[in-house]
Amino acid sequence: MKSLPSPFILINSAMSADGKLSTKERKQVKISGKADFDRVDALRASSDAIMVGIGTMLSDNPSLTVKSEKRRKERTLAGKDENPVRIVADSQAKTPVDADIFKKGSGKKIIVVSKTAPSEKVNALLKNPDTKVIVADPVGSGRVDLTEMAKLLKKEGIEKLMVEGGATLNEGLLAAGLVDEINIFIGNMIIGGKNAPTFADGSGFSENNLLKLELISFEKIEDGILLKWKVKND
Ligand SMILES: NC(=O)c1ccc[n+]([C@@H]2O[C@H](COP(=O)([O-])OP(=O)(O)OC[C@H]3O[C@@H](n4cnc5c(N)ncnc54)[C@H](O)[C@@H]3O)[C@@H](O)[C@H]2O)c1
Ligand SMILES: Nc1nc(=O)c(N)c(NC[C@H](O)[C@H](O)[C@H](O)COP(=O)(O)O)[nH]1
Repeated sequence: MKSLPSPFILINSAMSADGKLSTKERKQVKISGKADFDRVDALRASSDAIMVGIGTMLSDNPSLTVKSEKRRKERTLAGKDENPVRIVADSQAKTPVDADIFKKGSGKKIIVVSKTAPSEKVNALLKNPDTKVIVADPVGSGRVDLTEMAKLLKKEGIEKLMVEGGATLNEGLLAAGLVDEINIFIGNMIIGGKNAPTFADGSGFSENNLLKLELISFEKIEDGILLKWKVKND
């Protein structure tokens, strides 16, 4: 069973037919087409928060906003902020103070750091409006403890958390038994390269404790396929 308390956590990723999230230079590539990006936008709009790891923040500088004006309006009509809370798992507070999450769209931002994050970097981030820094590192390991983070995010009122990568954060959350559902769009290209990030990097699972999934659905979208999986955390 998944350890509680935690939000419902869904990882959404797009990967090439050979399982890569981006190129060996860690350059973002459009794997999804228009229809899949629109599905992702709807998923963002239905979530309380969207999270990326610092690797993705530094390589892609994502804005993590809801793109459709109609969906933003629907959120505000329901009494929510236009955008879900935008969260970065960032052990050493390396998120640039002028990152697009601070410049584009309104709504709250949370940077999750470890106890050893440099205080001058933390203070600089806190100068951005609507920004909170949360320390999730109970034993002072210098790395965000993802289970503690989930607990603290639940306390912040986040019930549904959508994670948009990258490879290291995906694996960390899966290994901690925190992920409830995975949505993977497989696009019609090969990226290749042994150093190109895959859906789950990190240290990986061993033969006798592979993480098992249950297929919820499959759907052809444009020239790719969307797979929805439930994670069996028991
Ligand atoms: N195709 C897609 O759907 C998609 C989505 C997101 C990112 N990407 C790609 O993924 C790549 C980035 O992936 P990545 O693996 O370099 O970075 P990442 O985004 O997974 O961030 C990894 C970092 O998160 C931080 N983190 C903090 N605590 C952690 C913990 N306990 N466990 C794991 N991580 C923790 C660490 O500092 C770690 O280095 C980029 O190339 C990006 O373009 C692709
Ligand atoms: N669904 C999806 N399909 C892709 O083909 C692709 N490359 C990503 N990549 C995810 C990554 O985190 C991106 O950086 C954010 O999707 C950018 O988000 P913004 O548009 O800036 O809000 N995601």
